[in-house]
Amino acid sequence: MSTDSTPRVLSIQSHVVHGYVGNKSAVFPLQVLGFEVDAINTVQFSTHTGYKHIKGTILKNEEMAELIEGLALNEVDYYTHFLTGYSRSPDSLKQIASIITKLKQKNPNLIYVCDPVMGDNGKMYVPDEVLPVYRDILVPLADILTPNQFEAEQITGLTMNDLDGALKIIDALHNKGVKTVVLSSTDLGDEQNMIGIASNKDSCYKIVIPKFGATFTGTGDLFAALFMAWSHKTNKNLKLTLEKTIATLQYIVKDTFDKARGLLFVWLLR
Ligand SMILES: Nc1ncnc2c1ncn2[C@@H]1O[C@H](COP(=O)(O)OP(=O)(O)O)[C@@H](O)[C@H]1O
Ligand SMILES: Cc1ncc(COP(=O)(O)O)c(CN)c1O
Repeated sequence: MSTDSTPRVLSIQSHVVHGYVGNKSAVFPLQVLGFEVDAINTVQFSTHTGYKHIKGTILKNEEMAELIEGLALNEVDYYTHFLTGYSRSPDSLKQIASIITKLKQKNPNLIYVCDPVMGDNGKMYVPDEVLPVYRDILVPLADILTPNQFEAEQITGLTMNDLDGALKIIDALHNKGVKTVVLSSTDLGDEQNMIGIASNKDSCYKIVIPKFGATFTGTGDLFAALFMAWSHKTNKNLKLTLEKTIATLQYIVKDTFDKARGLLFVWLLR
């Protein structure tokens, strides 16, 4: 068992060769913020699934079991945090539930951060069969849940047309047993802004996020990782955690946006 105070996370998410989603989005920022990160890749794809050609491999349940067994046999499976994201298979999500049980035996105070990665803007980008596994098995185990609007609506079966609707969805997720619910982005703002909301049993905060005129992939994965890290670093101060998470994200998103604009400008000059 570890005795130092370094936060240690097991992160089970996707890996892509090109670009930044899943573990490629989460691991480095977590390391910069002081976490020791162990990563298991649910898939290894060339690119994220928004590309025309999806090539690569999906981790099989036996392979995941073997990796977990190796960690246990070598007694390096003490974690303060457990973070899960993109996974395509309902079976592997069920397996994640049993991994939580094992990790909690090693550390009963383990914090489980569940990013129920399923889709965005009205569309699923994983098979529909993962929804009931999140809804009925993983969500009730989550200490922190970080859905976007679409995912929160799918899990609860409710629609979010206004702030009141968002609060009803948040309550429904708390009623499933989730301690902290964070809506990473909602359409409740206007043309210029999106709205994020974080809630625990004591308080609920809303944050206005200025929108850049582009679509980003991997920001949801980054959001979940940053929220977990800032929650730890601020001693679970919900307001500060939300502010710090968005400030860090805005810095990265703005930089990416400016670079893309810069590239377009250079291209136009040629
Ligand atoms: N177009 C955008 N402009 C500014 N920030 C964005 C934009 N898209 C995403 N973000 C940032 O990324 C965070 C997560 O985005 P979200 O769309 O919820 O993730 P995903 O849908 O990929 O799960 C938002 O809270 C916001 O801070
Ligand atoms: C392989 C993979 N991993 C993760 C994601 C999740 O990305 P986001 O953070 O934008 O939700 C995607 C999005 N299609 C993906 O294709």
